[in-house]
Amino acid sequence: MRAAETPPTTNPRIRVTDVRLLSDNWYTLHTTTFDIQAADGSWSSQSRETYDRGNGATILLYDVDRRTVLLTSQFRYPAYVNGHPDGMLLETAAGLLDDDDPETAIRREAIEETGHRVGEVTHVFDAFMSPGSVTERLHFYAAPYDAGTREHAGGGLVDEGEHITLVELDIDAALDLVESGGIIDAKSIMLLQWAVLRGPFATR
Ligand SMILES: Nc1nc2c(ncn2[C@@H]2O[C@H](COP(=O)(O)OP(=O)(O)O[C@H]3O[C@H](CO)[C@@H](O)[C@H](O)[C@@H]3O)[C@@H](O)[C@H]2O)c(=O)[nH]1
Ligand SMILES: [Mg+2]
Repeated sequence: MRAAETPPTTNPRIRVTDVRLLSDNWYTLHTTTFDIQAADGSWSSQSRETYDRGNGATILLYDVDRRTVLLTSQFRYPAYVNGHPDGMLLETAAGLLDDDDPETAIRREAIEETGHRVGEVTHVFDAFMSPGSVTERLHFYAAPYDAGTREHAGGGLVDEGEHITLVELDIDAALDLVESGGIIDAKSIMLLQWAVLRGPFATR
């Protein structure tokens, strides 16, 4: 069951009065009406649309010795329709959890999308990526990769329409791309910045 269908009751200042399904195609879109109590004690009513595609996980693959990271490139229509010149986004490997726990899911996505069977993974943090409208909680991971973890060429599930190519970048080149707009995907920017601030490329 999707999160939007079962409104929580833990916040006494929120009283859900109506949940309506607007779309149930690939994922679901609901509109929810709720009463909300302001700091001065007064109540008002709000309606908010909620897009629910489940939760996801993403992973930064890094090689400290070679100072590289392994990213994916794939076509993202929502970015294309909103001004990205060709919609081909450089991203850390990622996928929806489906019915798996986050670590199982990210190991599955790493092998499907990059061809690398990762060993120990580091859980970095979790984040709501678009909390005004999208329910998704994204779980962030990092793991080393090298020739020894490579099992196949990667590329995603072609049966499901995934056409993923791999892009290996020097970590400094990747950070330059963040500044120039060549990397414009939030989860990837967050993991690359973590990698140099607190992660495998931090100088501490
Ligand atoms: N037919 C159809 N297929 C869809 C639709 N939406 C998604 N799919 C398919 O569903 C699969 C989703 O692939 P994943 O690898 O599990 O997810 P993702 O698209 O990479 O999403 C990841 O990145 C997103 C963007 O950063 C994240 O939002 C998401 O949580 C996840 O981490 C892909 O095969 C994709 O083609 C749709 O509307 N129609
Ligand atoms: Mg994916």
